Order: sequence, then C-alpha cells, then structure tokens
Amino acid sequence: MKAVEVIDLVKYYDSFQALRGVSFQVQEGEIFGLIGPNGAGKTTTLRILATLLKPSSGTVKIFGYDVVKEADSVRQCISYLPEDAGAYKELTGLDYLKFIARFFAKSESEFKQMVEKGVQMANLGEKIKAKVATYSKGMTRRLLIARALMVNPKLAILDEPTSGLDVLNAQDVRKMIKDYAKNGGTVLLSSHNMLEVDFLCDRIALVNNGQIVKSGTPNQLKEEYKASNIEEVFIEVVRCSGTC
Ligand SMILES: Nc1ncnc2c1ncn2[C@@H]1O[C@H](COP(=O)(O)OP(=O)(O)OP(=O)(O)O)[C@@H](O)[C@H]1O
Repeated sequence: MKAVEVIDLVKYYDSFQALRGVSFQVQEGEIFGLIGPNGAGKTTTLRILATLLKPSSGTVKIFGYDVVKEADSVRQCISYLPEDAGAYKELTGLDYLKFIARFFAKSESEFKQMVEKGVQMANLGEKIKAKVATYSKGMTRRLLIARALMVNPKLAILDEPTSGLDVLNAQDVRKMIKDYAKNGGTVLLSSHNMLEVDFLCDRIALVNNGQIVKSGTPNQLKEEYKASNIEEVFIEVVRCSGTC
C-alpha cells in the first residue's frame, strides 16, 4: 500500500514559491529520504504532510487520507518530529515519555508497553530519571525520537533526525529508525547530510530549489552517475540540470 502519495505539490509563502510541483510516493515499510541543501523545501513539504501547513495546490494523501480534507484521520496515522523540537525541561525523561503516552494509549497495558518501548529506544540508562534540562543535545534528540516512535505511528515524519548530533549519537538515532522500519513502520525523513542517507534510506529524492531533481535507491543513483556517494550524485545532478 502507498503510505504517502504527493502529486504536484505547490506552496507559496506570499509571493515566494517554496515548492514548485513536488511529486513522490512512499510505500509502506520504506525509509524514504528527502535530501537537499538548506532552503530546498524539505521542511515545507514535511509540514504539509503533517497537516501543519496548507498547500497552495496539489494533492497529498497519507494512507489514502487527504491532508487537507481528512486532516484528523491523517493525524491518527502519523507522528511528526520537527527539526527544532524540544521536550519539557522540568520533567524527567521518563515522565516526559509517560506524559506523551497518556495521549496515545487506549488502555493501561498499552500505556505501559509504550513507555517501556520509549525507555528502551531512548537508551539513556539512569539518566532517563533525570530532568530533561540536564540532558545534552544528543540525549534530548534520542528522547524525542523515542517519543515519536514509541506511539507506533503508521508513518513517522522526522525532520533532520540526526542534525547537530555527534557521530555516536547520530549512529544510535539511525539505528532506532532502521529498527522501527524493520518492524513494519514507514519513515519519511529529511536530511541535508547526503552521506548518511546511503546507510539509512531505501529510496531518496534529491530536492533543490523547491523541486525534486532526481529520485531512486541510493545504489541506483550512484550507479547512474558513476559516483561513490550521494553527495557526488547531487553535485552532478545540479550541475547537469538544464544543460546535460
Ligand atoms: N514561513 C515562511 N515564510 C516565508 N518563506 C519561508 C517560510 N518558511 C520557509 N520559507 C522559505 O521557503 C524555502 C524553503 O524552506 P524550507 O524550510 O522548507 O527548506 P529546507 O529544505 O527545510 O531547509 P533547511 O535544510 O535549512 O531546514 C526557503 O527559501 C525559506 O526561506
């Protein structure tokens, strides 16, 4: 089944056109990455999918539900993690996970399962009982990713999940995302780190200047452009656009 179907998505901020006809699909169980430089339109796309921003035109469906006409049904399928998300600093990590789980769990046993899963995913050891105010950036990010995934969304929308993290924390977060998809979840993420998506994503779309300039599996793209990594592919695609 199609988890995401985006057709000819356009977004204007006043007279500025941030998205110029973006189309892509994500299949259930995939990790799909929107990759591109700062200002390419990744966050705008993700915020529209998360029902936080209205498109100017085009169609977006999440598991068959229209993000404009059926926003409530879409919200029940997704978990969205913004790039600049924060957690309540005065709560402990554990209390924060419990606070979130209360909104989503339909029974006491589901609540317990969610919290247990969140604690396991965040993998913060004894620090889970310390206040979020005492966490490093990496620890907070791990808590937030755990929060987004523990509620078992059909689709996790993660904006720059590893942004600002050191190598070890970034690797932990990537593993959390991989494990989530291995267990049947679908993930749509954005990144401007073109090297990490090789490891993480089943398929990627390269976004530049409000448009998807190329999409495929990382291997397909590297082969097509005889490149050793996605950064080289991106440079080649942008260099060639309009001239090759
Ligand atoms: N609220 C807004 N009002 C006006 N312009 C905006 C607004 N939000 C984004 N933009 C513009 O739209 C374009 C796309 O921005 P967007 O945040 O979607 O890019 P991005 O690919 O997520 O970038 P980054 O990697 O830096 O987060 C940029 O030129 C940005 O300046």
